[in-house]
Amino acid sequence: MKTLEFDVAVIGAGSAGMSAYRAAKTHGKRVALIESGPYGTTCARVGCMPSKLLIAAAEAAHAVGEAPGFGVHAGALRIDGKAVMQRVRSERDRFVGFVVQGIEHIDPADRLRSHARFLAADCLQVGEHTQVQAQCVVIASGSSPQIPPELSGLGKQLIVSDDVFDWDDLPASVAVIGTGVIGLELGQALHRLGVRVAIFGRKARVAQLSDPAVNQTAIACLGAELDLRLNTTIVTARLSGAQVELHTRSADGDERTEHFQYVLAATGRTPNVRGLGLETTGLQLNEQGLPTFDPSTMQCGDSAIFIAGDVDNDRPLLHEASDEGRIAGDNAGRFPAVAAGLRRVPLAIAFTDPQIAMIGHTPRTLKKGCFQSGEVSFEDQGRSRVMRQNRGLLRVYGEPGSLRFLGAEMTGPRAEHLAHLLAWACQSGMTVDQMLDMPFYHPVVEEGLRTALRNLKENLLQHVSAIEHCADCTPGV
Ligand SMILES: Cc1cc2nc3c(=O)[nH]c(=O)nc-3n(C[C@H](O)[C@H](O)[C@H](O)COP(=O)(O)OP(=O)(O)OC[C@H]3O[C@@H](n4cnc5c(N)ncnc54)[C@H](O)[C@@H]3O)c2cc1C
Ligand SMILES: NC(=O)c1ccc[n+]([C@@H]2O[C@H](COP(=O)([O-])OP(=O)(O)OC[C@H]3O[C@@H](n4cnc5c(N)ncnc54)[C@H](O)[C@@H]3O)[C@@H](O)[C@H]2O)c1
Repeated sequence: MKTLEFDVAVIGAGSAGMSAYRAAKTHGKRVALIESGPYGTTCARVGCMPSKLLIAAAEAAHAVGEAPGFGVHAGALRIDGKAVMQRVRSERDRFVGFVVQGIEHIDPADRLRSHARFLAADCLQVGEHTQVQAQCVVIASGSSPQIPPELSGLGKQLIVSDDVFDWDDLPASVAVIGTGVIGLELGQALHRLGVRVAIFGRKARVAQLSDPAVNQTAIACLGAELDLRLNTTIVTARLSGAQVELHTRSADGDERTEHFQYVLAATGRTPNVRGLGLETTGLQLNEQGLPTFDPSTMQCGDSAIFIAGDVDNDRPLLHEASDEGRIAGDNAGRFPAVAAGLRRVPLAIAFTDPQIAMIGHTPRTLKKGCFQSGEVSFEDQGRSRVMRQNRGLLRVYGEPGSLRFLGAEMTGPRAEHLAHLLAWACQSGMTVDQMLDMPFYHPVVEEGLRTALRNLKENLLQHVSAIEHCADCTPGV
């Protein structure tokens, strides 16, 4: 057995782990970056980038279908599935290549290629033949798709999002299970690329929206295009030749048996803590086996162990993984002088059409009675109508008394850009008045935001005496 000594060991060379490695290195420390799988990160290999590449192809196909609405006729639509998947894979490989190049610039002595597990809080078994002693450890082991038991036994016809990006052609049909972001993004993209898609949700909620009105609007918009089966459970799923026979039951008792080429489990992701030996660390673990941690320092209890990225199950998004990795790595490098790092206002965007976004505090985190809302429907919004994208709803939330802007949920055109504006306003602590003092060009979708803010202001002023200040509504972490 070989024993190596480091100041900091980072488990996982994904976005969080690489960020942690770089931050710890700035303190002049000896840092190990341990990776058991292929280099390239989930984001570039099987996450953000290939999914957006598939969506880009789907948008191109959709634009052809929409063109006649403008009096423009492009002829019959033909989708070359092999060419679509070829571009997805080759552009994906290009993105992965840049990440791998970055890894190759790291000192080979710092890079260990094997599975890591704790033997004690300061000792890792790495593969069969190496032990790593480290004063501090950063856990950045990511997450994996979770498969519900009712879908087991489907062999190769059961797929997860990773599998989609290795296809060399588009399939005939896919049943998507789950109406979270992955199910909706991939389900809509495949549908637009000519695949027969049905999307099944146990509840009547999409993309984790918490505002009932925005959720209903998103369901109406997506349901107008997609075969969206909400409040539906999978009774049985079994192989039938090269197909899957899916037996489903809706809340009103409607039972259906259908056949699909693939079943895509988009039913959430589980933190990669199995086999990590966390029980040997003395850390306090929650019911999911995850260590409790401080999101401002990423420190687990008062230990020398830090956690970052999807594995902590807090905000499983790329920019959060990078931020958390940087904070964790910085604190591991400066340990024991641990300090709070910058956490940004929460921001999540689903790249569906219409897009869906959540910014800052939403009804999920706001106390009833502690906030007022304002809204705009995009149905009659000028620029949205010009573009034939006049679908959706934006709801903004503010604090009575202070008139502080707290957050928003929306589905609608250009949501990714509106969401950034709103997140920046929220993080700057702006009031609704200050936001309304900002320039609004004409004709732009942002004029819809102005309408929502004016509506919010009216509602806040009507309820000015209701509440002076609510401490629980502080935006940010
Ligand atoms: C289909 C899909 C689309 C997405 N789209 C977006 C998007 O548009 N925008 C966005 O913000 N986010 C998106 N995400 C989420 C984003 O990809 C993740 O939040 C981010 O990649 C997480 O980074 P990470 O470093 O925590 O994990 P990872 O990049 O998965 O890194 C973890 C690494 O740890 C390694 N590892 C695990 N266990 C061990 C061990 N015991 N020893 C050694 N190594 C180990 C793994 O092999 C892996 O390389 C998407 C995710 C998916 C799946
Ligand atoms: N655009 C983006 O930023 C983006 C894109 C893709 C993924 N992601 C990240 O990846 C994470 C994982 O995405 P996800 O969509 O897999 O997870 P999710 O948690 O967002 O959604 C999972 C869905 O599956 C449903 N579900 C769970 N078990 C089920 C079962 N047995 N039967 C039917 N439905 C079931 C849940 O009710 C939920 O609707 C997201 O939380 C997000 O942070 C982000």
